[in-house]
Amino acid sequence: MSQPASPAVLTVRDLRKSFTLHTIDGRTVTSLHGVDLEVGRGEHVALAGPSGAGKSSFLRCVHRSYLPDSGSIVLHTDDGPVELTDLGDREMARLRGRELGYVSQFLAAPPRTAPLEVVAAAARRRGMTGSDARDAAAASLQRLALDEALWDVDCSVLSGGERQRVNIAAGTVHPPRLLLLDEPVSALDPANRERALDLIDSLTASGVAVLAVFHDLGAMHRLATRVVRFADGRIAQIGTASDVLGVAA
Ligand SMILES: Nc1ncnc2c1ncn2[C@@H]1O[C@H](COP(=O)(O)OP(=O)(O)OP(=O)(O)O)[C@@H](O)[C@H]1O
Repeated sequence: MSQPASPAVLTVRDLRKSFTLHTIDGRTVTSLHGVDLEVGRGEHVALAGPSGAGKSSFLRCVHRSYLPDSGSIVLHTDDGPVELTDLGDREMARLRGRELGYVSQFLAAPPRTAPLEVVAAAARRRGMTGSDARDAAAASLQRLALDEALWDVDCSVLSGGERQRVNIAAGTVHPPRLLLLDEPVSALDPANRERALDLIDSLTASGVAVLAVFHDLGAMHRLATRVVRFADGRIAQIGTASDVLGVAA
């Protein structure tokens, strides 16, 4: 259970990350103390553990929004393995657009951009063109039940739950090889949460590798093929959802 059963999409070795707090006498906080993890094709690996355990730091290092101190992060692409820690910023941005979906709790849309355009732009970064990208974006927003009347309004007028659905649509349109999820459904009502979890589940079934943080135990029980429990910046346990989280209520 500590290794994926399918070919690796992501291999992380001895990942270390610390922060220097310049405003507090240069104190150092270490969030990852040498983490090893492999995620396979069609696997949904859920990261569990208490607040401050290092889950988001791990996701952000894989996305390279945090630069790790040391260690190796390899994405296995069709063109062979790519060491993400060695990539220049431009190559990383290109690879991120094509191969990595990242959905956080918050939508980061450029000013005066509409939902359909945000999602179509994500589809274009993944290689779709013209009307195909727009059609895929429309299908994604429809699947997440975002009211069509909102597709061309400025994202800044959307509610928290509407923004999260745009974010999920952008992260999953023309699905990437690896999908990183950091609390993606925290603002959704039950019906929309179900739709989003169904979508994520269907992506795993189609071969997308998913690495996710959900504080919601129900989502982990439903979606995770493996659960990795972090504690104090280290992996403390790896197993099925029932092994690691206990039996679902
Ligand atoms: N940008 C940052 N600057 C300084 N310290 C940080 C930063 N990001 C994370 N940390 C610290 O690293 C440690 C791990 O944080 P991280 O956000 O990875 O935990 P987490 O398990 O995702 O927690 P939560 O469940 O509350 O989101 C914490 O002590 C946190 O304060």
